[in-house]
Amino acid sequence: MASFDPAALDAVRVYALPMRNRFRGITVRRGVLMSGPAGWGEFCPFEDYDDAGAVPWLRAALEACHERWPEPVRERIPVNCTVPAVSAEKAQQIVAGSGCRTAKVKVADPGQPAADDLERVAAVRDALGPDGAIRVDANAAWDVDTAIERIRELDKAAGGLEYAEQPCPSVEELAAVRRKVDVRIAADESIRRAEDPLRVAVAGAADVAIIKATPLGGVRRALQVAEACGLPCVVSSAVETSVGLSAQLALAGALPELPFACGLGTMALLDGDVVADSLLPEQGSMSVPTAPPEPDPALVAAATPPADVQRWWLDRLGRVGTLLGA
Ligand SMILES: O=C(O)CCC(=O)c1ccccc1C(=O)O
Ligand SMILES: [Mg+2]
Repeated sequence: MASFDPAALDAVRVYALPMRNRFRGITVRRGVLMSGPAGWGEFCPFEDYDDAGAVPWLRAALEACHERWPEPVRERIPVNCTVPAVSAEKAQQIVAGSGCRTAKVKVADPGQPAADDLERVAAVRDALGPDGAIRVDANAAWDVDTAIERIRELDKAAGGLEYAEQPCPSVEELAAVRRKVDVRIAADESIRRAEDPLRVAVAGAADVAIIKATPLGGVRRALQVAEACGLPCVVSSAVETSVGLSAQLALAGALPELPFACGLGTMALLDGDVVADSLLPEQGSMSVPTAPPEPDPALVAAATPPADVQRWWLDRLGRVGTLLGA
């Protein structure tokens, strides 16, 4: 896919769906669905990404439109439930209702006291029982000393953590934290460009790599990234609709090794979908699709935002498409 030709697409539809809880500062998820000869793809870079940063997201969408996914090596993907920075009570409900044996808990939300995080993970342990796995995600909020202190406290409150995801912003900081705590460190935001994971591995910054097909330029590119970094990988969503999520499941299905549950049970975070048969976990796992699902025209119509929002996304798609060809 050397360049972007909108005329080669059969349809282009802008969508907007509310989030059930604020997540990554976002209350409405928006993007563009597009269909080509191989099926439907989704272009949904977060609104704080610039045009250059959105190029891999377009590559991922176009891969789904024009190419079949690689052969999977497994049929089902164990997934975690995702617990936003909600109250302990709500966290317990989310976990208990999810059917998942692994929970990922958001911590270090701006403006929330550390004690809330401890209560939240303790409530999640309560709901999971002793044999479930708990991971936390700080989204790069801490400095090294704070991370060391908080990870130790959270590990205790959770009765053991599987890993701590992106405790600090930089690779150097991750490496420093990793030398000081007994909990595994996972890199997420540190892996956004194809060359990043190698840096993470070389720096000794992480035990686990979080990889995402959507920001890494598609299923094939993400597979190359996984191979290059040589770390155990967890596939995690960017909170796409079921269309974009299907590519993430294809990636999880094709990875040679998959030692941990993936962060793909994220349709529960969105209020609505664009396909009738949403990709949801059943008893803690999800099936690997062979092709992207077809959007349902009535659901797409219901999710269509006002004309000015559509215009903004189509303009963005056009600009990013120009960069792709450059
Ligand atoms: O991994 C999961 O459980 C869900 C996905 C998730 O947390 C996420 C979704 C969108 C953007 C960032 C993140 C993140 O891992 O920080
Ligand atoms: Mg993360």
